[in-house]
Amino acid sequence: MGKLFDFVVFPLLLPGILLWLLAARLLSLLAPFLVLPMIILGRRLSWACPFIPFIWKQCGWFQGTLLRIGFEATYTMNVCRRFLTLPLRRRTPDFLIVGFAKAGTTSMANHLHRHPAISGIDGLTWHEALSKESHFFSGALGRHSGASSAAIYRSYFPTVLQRWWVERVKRAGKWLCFDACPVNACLDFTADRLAAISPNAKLIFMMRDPVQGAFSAEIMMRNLGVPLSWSWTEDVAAGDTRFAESPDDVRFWNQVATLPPGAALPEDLNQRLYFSPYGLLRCGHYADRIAPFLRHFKRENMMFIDFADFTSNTEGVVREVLQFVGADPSLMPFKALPPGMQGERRGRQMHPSCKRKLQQHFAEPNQRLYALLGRDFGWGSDVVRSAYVTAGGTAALALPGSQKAKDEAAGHQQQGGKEVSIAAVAGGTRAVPLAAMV
Ligand SMILES: Nc1ncnc2c1ncn2[C@@H]1O[C@H](COP(=O)(O)OS(=O)(=O)O)[C@@H](OP(=O)(O)O)[C@H]1O
Repeated sequence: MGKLFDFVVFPLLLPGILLWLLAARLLSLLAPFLVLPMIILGRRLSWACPFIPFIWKQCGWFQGTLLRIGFEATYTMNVCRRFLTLPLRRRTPDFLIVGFAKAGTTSMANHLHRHPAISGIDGLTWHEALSKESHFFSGALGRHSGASSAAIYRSYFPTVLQRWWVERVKRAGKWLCFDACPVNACLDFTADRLAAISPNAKLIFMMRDPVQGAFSAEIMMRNLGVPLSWSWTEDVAAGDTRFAESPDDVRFWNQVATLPPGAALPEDLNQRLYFSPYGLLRCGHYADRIAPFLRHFKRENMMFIDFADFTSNTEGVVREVLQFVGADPSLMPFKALPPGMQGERRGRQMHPSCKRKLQQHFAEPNQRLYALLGRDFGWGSDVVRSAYVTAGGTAALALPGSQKAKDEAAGHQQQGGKEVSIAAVAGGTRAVPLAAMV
């Protein structure tokens, strides 16, 4: 915007804009009393985030009803106010944290929100997720809502008043807004739709060892009261359906990947995404999930962050992100924050056999990620696919492909050892009891 506009025209328009915003705020307060908007919007939000109804349930009818009314009333007011002021909302996000769930995206968003030039989703905040994640592409405004309309996406972000305030009053540099909805990267059609709306947006991918991510996702669902029919805490059984990829799954997700812009989202999209083990596992195939974005966005507009780097050097990584998105890092004094969305384990642990199976499952997709990004995240480095077991029941493990492994294999074979499928706990050679193997 030109200086003339900002210093002359905008101040002249300011009283009208303030009145408009005030009127919209007051009108939106009435929206929940109309009940119907609340029912329509509440149902749509629960469709996009199908775990929400379980949260009410586990709170009991009284507390659950209050919680539900509070959450849905806040959401309804936000949506109504956004639409009443849509012409004042000119911005789609400058950058997005598009993935991946359970990889520290909430913590990262909380740090970025502290920067004076950066805004998240606009509206009253009942829960931190309301200012972090739009769920626009996953259908929070309905699966027929045309989750590919730039105008509707703009409604989520603050108005021209915020831009003027940040740039001309606070003088905090260029105003930036962002969406941190980490399911976007798991929905392959998002890349195409987002590119049509914001082709120059910067994209941040936070990535965590997918084994840990999968367990964290289960813990979140269970703590929210979702009665999952499977668990990573259970032993691996023969013909284990948790790891099965059915032809129906493949057909469904292929269809999702090629969903034309504007097409309605499949009825069972979010159920499959959040509740099915296959939906979770495929989200952890990071290379495959990143590929559609690489087709639509420039590589230099994409940043990849390892969760381990983020947690061990939070300040450094946040500053790198600020630099990457074009915000001045010196304007944000760093403050340590509690981890966002931390999942209480309550004594639950991944079953060792299941953990090994998950490590094996992700070993190949991880290697493809390393090749794609030219960077070894080291997540599967402790996984070997086979070991030579002595008659005494111990296995000498070595990193696959090493000379040591070859020598040991030859030695064990000579002694009558046999090859078994196994994931080891560490690199190098270590004896592991046979009972601990899969
Ligand atoms: N600073 C720091 N240190 C250690 N761990 C951290 C940190 N920030 C986030 N976390 C962990 O990240 C997990 C939540 O990730 P997300 O915010 O992306 O979750 S969500 O997808 O938005 O639900 C969640 O992991 P689990 O506790 O294993 O479930 C958080 O504890």
